[in-house]
Amino acid sequence: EPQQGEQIVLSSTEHHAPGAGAQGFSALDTEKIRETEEKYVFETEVSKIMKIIINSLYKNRDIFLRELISNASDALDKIRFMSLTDSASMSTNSNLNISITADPVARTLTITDSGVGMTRQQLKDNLGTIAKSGTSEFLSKMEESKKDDVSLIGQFGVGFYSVFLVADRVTVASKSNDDPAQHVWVSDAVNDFTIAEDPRGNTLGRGSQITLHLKEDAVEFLEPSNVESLISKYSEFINFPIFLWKGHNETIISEKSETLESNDDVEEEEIDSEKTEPEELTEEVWEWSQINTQKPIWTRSPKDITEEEYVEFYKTFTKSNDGDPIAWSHFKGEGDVDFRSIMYIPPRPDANFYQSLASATNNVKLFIKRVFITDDVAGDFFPRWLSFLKAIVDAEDLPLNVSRETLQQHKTLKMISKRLVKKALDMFAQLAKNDEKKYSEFISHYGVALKYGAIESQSHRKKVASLLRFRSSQNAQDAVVGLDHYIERMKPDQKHIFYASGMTIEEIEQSPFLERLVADGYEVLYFVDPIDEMLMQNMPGYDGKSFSNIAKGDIKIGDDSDEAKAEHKELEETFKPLQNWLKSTLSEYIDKVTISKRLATSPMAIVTPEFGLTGHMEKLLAAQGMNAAQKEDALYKFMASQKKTLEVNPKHPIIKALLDQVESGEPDEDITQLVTVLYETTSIRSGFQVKDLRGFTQRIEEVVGKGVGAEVAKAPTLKKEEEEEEEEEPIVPEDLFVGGHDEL
Ligand SMILES: Nc1ncnc2c1ncn2[C@@H]1O[C@H](COP(=O)(O)OP(=O)(O)OP(=O)(O)O)[C@@H](O)[C@H]1O
Repeated sequence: EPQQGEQIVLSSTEHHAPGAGAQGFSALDTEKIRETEEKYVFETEVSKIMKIIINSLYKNRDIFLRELISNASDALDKIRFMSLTDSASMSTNSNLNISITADPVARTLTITDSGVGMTRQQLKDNLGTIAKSGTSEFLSKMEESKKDDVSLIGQFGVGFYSVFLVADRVTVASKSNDDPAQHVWVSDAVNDFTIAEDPRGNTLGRGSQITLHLKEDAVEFLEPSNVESLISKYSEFINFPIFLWKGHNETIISEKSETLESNDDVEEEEIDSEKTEPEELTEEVWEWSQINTQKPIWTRSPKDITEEEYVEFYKTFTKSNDGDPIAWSHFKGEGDVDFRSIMYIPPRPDANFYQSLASATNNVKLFIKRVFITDDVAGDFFPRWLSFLKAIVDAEDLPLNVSRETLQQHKTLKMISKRLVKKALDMFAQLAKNDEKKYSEFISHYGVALKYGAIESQSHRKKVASLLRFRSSQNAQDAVVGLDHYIERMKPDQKHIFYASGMTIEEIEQSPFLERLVADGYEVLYFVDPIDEMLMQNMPGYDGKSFSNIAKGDIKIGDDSDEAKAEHKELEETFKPLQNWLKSTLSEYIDKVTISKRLATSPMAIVTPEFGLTGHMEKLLAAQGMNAAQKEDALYKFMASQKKTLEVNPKHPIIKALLDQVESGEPDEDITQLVTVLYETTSIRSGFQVKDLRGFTQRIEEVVGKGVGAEVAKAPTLKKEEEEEEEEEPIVPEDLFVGGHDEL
């Protein structure tokens, strides 16, 4: 009977598979387990996962090995970390490795590690009774994708259960330093499992041994060459030796051949292969052979590492399977701090990245002198807007016995963090310079994160701002216009960076404010991310140029010669009577009527004063769902109370005709009603929401009624504020709020 101790014999010529396997338990052992075992029921969601797993198609089922090796490696990392502060903890088994062996007779595959192991309680909690946070997430993902692709399982922290893709019974023997006895966990999947004290005693010293009783159709995993290629495929970057028990053929020169060799006279015959053949013997030699032999990738020189290796490493360390990273940066920090790092831009942000920007994510794996320390320092490494990056950091200057708590305060860590941020920005800039296509992919996923960066980061604002990309009147389809590029092609007389904001590109493109500017050849940036307004409040300018919202205030464009000024003044004079009449008719909504310089084809537009809320901002605030306190906020009240300016286009036939009407006496009620409708449609086109939707509809119906010669009830005239008094309670009616905008 092979004994467990053999797992650390690294070379052996025995022909049987060492390690427990099914042979590890004699009939008597099995009997004893049955007598003493305690039965537990799997947590409901764990059961559901197992049902999915055992019923899933066989696509990708070989990932079970990756999951087991990854768990083993995590367990080894844990004990190595513990031994930094408690060297005695290693004495229960001083070899840190993973070994894998198959037993074709018993049809078992066994994976053994000398990691931390599990106590009885941990076996119960970790392998079945306590659902992990990722459990339900994984379930809904499986339901949603309906693809039967279980390969994502590792990302959700439930990788262990993938063993049931290939096994119908699984045994886990485990020994922890914190439990005097070794225990055995056994399950046939789905409903329940048992735990008993291991009748064989403490065979492991420390660690875990997982034995898979393979399904009839999974015997391919008994073949060492198959297992070997899986290890190479999935676990090349595991930082502990992985040994596989495997055989190979060795040719042994027989006695007879030696006699031949010693005979000088038969030299010629020796060359003749036919004659030497019977003297050679082939023997099958079985031994432990180490499959992963590379040193950690980040310690190697970048020029010796292929793109494929970087990509594979990314997939291994992030446990992800959703595509290749967009870019990476592998570098060595030298000088005040010595460290090595590889940083990756993932193919897309984690599903909840934008929702949880405030909470740190485990995106940095910290090693100290090649020893894995923690993946829980994220917030200390990257500012939250950069926390979409995934990185490995291996520091030379930190003391190995540093505790996780004091680690966060460590000066070295802060210095490394500064370097990483700089390097990350360099990586983005490089990508922008060298690969337009990839950069626009990057922007499409992380553009919003960069905008947060430009808002939050004082020290890097300029650099981050230079990395932003926007859509514009010249490239409406893709966000490709950078601020430097914009400034380069500004018109000579242009002093500001113009922008227009809206919910969609279509909305912006229909904006009356755009007409003249675009017709005159000015480029206007299109802001469609809700965060853009916030960005503008935090970043008033770039490279000496200020931003100017084309829907706001007095816009400075075009001809400012004396001649043009005189001409404008004349227009103001001519249209004075109309301006006055409009101002008094629409006095509840506007407090100024001006002659427009920015309109080309529309008759009028509503402009927000410098400190007021644009239509777009009003919509954003409504969508965000302001609470009563926010509505009482002095700044909000101030902004919301700013009355708008109505700009009229003196070249438009409607405006000209209206002027004639006003000049030939006070316009009648019909005209007032029509102007009201015009004002309302203008406010829609200017990005505002119609406040009195019912009145508006009735007024339109009245107009149409007259047009087609039908009798329609008289519509109310534009509601005045006094009439709305009783509605004043909620300043913005609650039902206007449509869901939350996480980005704000
Ligand atoms: N070989 C092992 N040694 C010690 N503990 C283990 C071992 N395998 C699993 N565990 C424990 O069981 C838990 C559940 O494992 P499982 O693979 O389902 O999730 P996970 O390892 O936390 O996440 P992931 O699958 O993403 O690696 C682990 O967190 C760990 O505590």
